[in-house]
Amino acid sequence: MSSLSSLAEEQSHLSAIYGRLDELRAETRERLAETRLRAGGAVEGLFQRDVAVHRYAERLAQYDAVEQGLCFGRLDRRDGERLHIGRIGIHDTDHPLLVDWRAPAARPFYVATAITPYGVTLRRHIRTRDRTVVELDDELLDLDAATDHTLVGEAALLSALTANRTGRMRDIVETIQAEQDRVIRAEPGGVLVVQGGPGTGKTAVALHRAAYLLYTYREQLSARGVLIVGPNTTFLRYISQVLPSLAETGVMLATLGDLHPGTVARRAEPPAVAEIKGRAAMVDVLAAAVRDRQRIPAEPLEIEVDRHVLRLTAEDCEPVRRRARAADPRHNLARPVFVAGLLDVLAAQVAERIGADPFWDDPLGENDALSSPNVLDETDLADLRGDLAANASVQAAIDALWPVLTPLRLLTDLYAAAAALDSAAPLFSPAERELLRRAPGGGWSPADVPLLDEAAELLGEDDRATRAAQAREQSRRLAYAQGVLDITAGSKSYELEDDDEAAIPNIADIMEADMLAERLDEREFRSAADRAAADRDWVFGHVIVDEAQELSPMAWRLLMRRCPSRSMTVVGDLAQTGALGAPATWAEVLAPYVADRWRLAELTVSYRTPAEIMDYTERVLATADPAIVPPRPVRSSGVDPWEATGSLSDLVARVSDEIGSLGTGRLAVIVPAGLRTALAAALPALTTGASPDLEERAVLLTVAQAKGLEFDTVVVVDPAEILTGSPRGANDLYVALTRPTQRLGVFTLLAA
Ligand SMILES: Nc1ncnc2c1ncn2[C@@H]1O[C@H](COP(=O)(O)OP(=O)(O)OP(=O)(O)O)[C@@H](O)[C@H]1O
Repeated sequence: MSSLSSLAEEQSHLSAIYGRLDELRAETRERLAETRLRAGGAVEGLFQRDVAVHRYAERLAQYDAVEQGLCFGRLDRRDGERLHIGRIGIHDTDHPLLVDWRAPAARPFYVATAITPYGVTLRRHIRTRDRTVVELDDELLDLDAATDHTLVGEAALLSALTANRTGRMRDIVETIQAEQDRVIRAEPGGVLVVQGGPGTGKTAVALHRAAYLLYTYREQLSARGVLIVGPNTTFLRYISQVLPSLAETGVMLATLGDLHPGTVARRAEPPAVAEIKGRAAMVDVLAAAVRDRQRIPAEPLEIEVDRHVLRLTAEDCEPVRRRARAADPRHNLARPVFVAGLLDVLAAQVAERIGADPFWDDPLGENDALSSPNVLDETDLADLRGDLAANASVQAAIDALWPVLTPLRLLTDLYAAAAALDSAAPLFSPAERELLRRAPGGGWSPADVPLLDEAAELLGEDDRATRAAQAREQSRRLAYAQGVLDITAGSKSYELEDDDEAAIPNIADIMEADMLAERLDEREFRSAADRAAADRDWVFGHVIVDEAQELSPMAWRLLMRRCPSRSMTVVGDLAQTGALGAPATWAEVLAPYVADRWRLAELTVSYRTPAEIMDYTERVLATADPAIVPPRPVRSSGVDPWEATGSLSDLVARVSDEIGSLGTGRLAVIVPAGLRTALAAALPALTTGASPDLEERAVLLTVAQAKGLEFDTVVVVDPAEILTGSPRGANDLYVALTRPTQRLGVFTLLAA
């Protein structure tokens, strides 16, 4: 119970914090308006103005983002100091009003116990609504009051866990638990695997870790950005509010299908096809497909040039191809070597015809020793090669033997022809090769993306023209920057009177021309995340992979290329994978990239699912797969799951009863993939589709779509079909049964 005096005391402090937030907002808004109005005659002025405008606008957005629940805790220290903990740090003129939850000083709020109090005597959870304190929850951290409770801020936690769902994940910054805090604040170096059962907070922890890393290692990470990979767009939308509510924007959220810039991978395909595409053996298949495009003519290839026929034989081409392959393993980068070699061969044939010296070995001729078999010199030959290179028939012949390839073209051609697949994938069975076959067009699937990326590596890009253009652009920018510095050498600095940023000095004081040129390059002020999204070669500062158990070996190769530093957080649950060919252990996944140099953290408590549902799940799965051991639930709801069997109309009635008693919460009906269309017709009140809007009250999902999500009430249809419908049916059923936060119903449909 919160005493009135404590409430009043906290209210007064809270009002002071919000008062300061309002001041900061007003100051920032004013400066933003002022800066926007600044004419900035010289280019330097414009540049500085743009930088300042961007920074102020970003800060304003951050202040708005933390308006709700700004302050949520207090720590009283043994030394008499009192700290308030909140979403961001806020200072008064001389002392901190609010400490950022990520600061080291805030850590005891999440991990202090009576036994290890970290110098703290009292931890207070402060519940607020808008700007009013509504409830306090105190924990005395002294040994006399010690209980065996391991939960931190139990009342606040339980209230968060039983609140109705909204279709959007919320942050857990007010109630992070100690085992989660350890993961969130772990060092960023190396690969950290976070393994935990359903509802243990893996996704929540992954998102808070991103916010923590960006706060603590901002220098290193803001330039390169943090990538979070999730399983599908519905899931990304579900988690999309969490980081903005923590005032963090430097993170790129993406599915695997988004990671090949320029390619939209939304095509659906059967799991068996995706499984083949995900195999590590596809590396060899693609390499073979590339080599198959470096051809030698089986019969002499005739090329008509100026009404004369030139001939390319296998013997001519073989050494040229060998030299090109040795020059560069990447197809497009080796091509110039192949082209040059072929032009030599053809030029020699032309020279033979037009330049032969009829007298060179005439025994009666003079100066035989100085004569040569051909009267053409090196310059003539170079001209000849130039003419041949410009000739359309020669170009067509070169393209037939060694075409310029893009990843899209390579893959399209490979899938399109049975012969191409037979040759490139001899170790796959005919049935497997047939599964890969498809006609050109129709778009790309997520499983194609790692293959396109791999192909891009194998092909390389002959970017000499682009690089020359870039060099020209860079010198133009340098000249421009030098001009800026010359103009401003005499101009004086002006101050922005920003408390934490002092003044922006005269640009010439702090920058060389090349540095300024680089900055000007980023005039759009795109964040690292935005720039990364457009660049296939982008290397991230840290990569977080959620639902990592679903990724194929080919997908891992792609992600590792995006993160050569191997600063990664890998989050998942091997027991929840529905993917065919999924790994049995994390060691199996990671060994090719980091051997055994990775760390494991385990989350053991389920926050989502109440004890009644966990017990039911354990009983159902005990026979199907005894290896699955659900995590320990943190609470019970007093409501047992229900089971029913009946007709389609019985199911419709049951679902509408559940919707009726839902209140403001959310409901999902989870069905075997084969039943979705039929049930969508029978249950028109439910939202469904490839990427359904989870903010709707009731949705219809397949198990694959439900992965990572949660709802107040869940009705699972035809569990037996889910169990037997796929090789990993037990895992699928485990996922389905562990989605609810309150109520579970399990309905078996009788055949019509
Ligand atoms: N410390 C916490 N305080 C409040 N809520 C929490 C806490 N930890 C987890 N939760 C809540 O528990 C639910 C499950 O969390 P989350 O989705 O991150 O689990 P998960 O391990 O990723 O589950 P799954 O394996 O099923 O995807 C979410 O609603 C999350 O907000």
